[in-house]
Amino acid sequence: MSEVEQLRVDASELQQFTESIFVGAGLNAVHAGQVADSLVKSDLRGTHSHGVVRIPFLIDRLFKGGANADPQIKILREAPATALLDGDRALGAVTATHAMRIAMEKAQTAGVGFVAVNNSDFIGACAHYALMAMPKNMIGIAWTNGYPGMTPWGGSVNNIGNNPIAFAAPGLAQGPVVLDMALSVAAGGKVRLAAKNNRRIPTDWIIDRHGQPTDNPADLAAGGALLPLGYKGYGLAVFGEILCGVLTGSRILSEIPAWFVDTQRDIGNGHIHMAIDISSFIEPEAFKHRVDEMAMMLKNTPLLTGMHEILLPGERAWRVQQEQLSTGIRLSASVWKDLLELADRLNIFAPTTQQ
Ligand SMILES: NC(=O)c1ccc[n+]([C@@H]2O[C@H](COP(=O)([O-])OP(=O)(O)OC[C@H]3O[C@@H](n4cnc5c(N)ncnc54)[C@H](O)[C@@H]3O)[C@@H](O)[C@H]2O)c1
Ligand SMILES: O=C(O)C[C@H](O)C(=O)O
Repeated sequence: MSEVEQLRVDASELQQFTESIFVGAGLNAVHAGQVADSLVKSDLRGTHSHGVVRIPFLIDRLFKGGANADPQIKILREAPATALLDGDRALGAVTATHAMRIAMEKAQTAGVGFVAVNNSDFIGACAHYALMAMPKNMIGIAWTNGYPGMTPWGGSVNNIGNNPIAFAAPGLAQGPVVLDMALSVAAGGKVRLAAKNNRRIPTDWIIDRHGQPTDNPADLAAGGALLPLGYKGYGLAVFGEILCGVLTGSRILSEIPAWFVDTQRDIGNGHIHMAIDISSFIEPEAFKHRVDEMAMMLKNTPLLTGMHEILLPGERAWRVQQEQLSTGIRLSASVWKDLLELADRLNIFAPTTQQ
């Protein structure tokens, strides 16, 4: 999407601005900080489909009652290494941050923590929560089910979430190794962002409402469906429903409303968070050196013609993050325009941007 990202905003100013918007919508400062953190860090890592572009939808959900601005998140069941939380319809970044923290606390004593959440909401980019485990020398995992925008393998209409999963493990030279992926070929947010920026998409991303391949991103909202990442992506999405939906007592498949359309309804999806304490298995420094050794072995693979290097999952995002921390976060003019309108409505001062 780089050619349409025309503006740059300082990362910490964008964080403060985003926090103010959510405080303006009724969240307390801690929760507003958690939501802002998840959105701005996504932009910082280059995942613009799950960054501040989502603010207008989330604010709409708070104002129309789909999400709860003042949640009381409760532990429903608990054992030494596990917990089940009632998310009380909080914005997903609030419940997911809370759940990941409890998972890490449990991993500190039990070696592993597995925390599940029901009665929840859209959590955005899963990497954000998996990455919370890095400073603790733990491996982090986050997985959510969601709105069924994808067709099952062999289907012609949408009927299952693209249920993304993220794994993060600490390394040294190239930053943490982070696999954060939708189980569709591309996230729905990328299709919607392409539509917003008047761009075409590859023909293997979606089918239109007649089940035909298309490069027009507007066909998704007009009754189309995301394509699964093969039958294996579909199979993993089924396990996303089982672990994040069935196991947590949450809604599954078409019981989950389209959160960005039906903003007055609660989403009621679920998610799971895992933390694995590395020192329960191996010394953390030895682990990181071994991860680097593994990376080197992969990077030494002879390249296909036309390819420049072998990357580790999350490596490009790490480089983008280092760059954007100094140069500012790139945002498209259309996304920024929406935020300025919202800031105006809420009487919030917006940071200045650079070209
Ligand atoms: N909350 C939700 O309901 C929801 C649903 C779907 C997706 N999402 C989020 O959408 C975001 C985008 O998902 P996506 O599947 O479109 O991501 P993507 O296809 O851009 O990237 C998927 C993974 O592939 C890795 N990767 C990319 N190029 C690589 C290369 N050349 N070598 C090695 N690894 C490489 C990336 O580091 C990333 O970990 C994610 O943050 C995901 O969590 C959220
Ligand atoms: O946006 C959604 O509904 C789900 C997810 O964030 C996606 O991008 O596919």
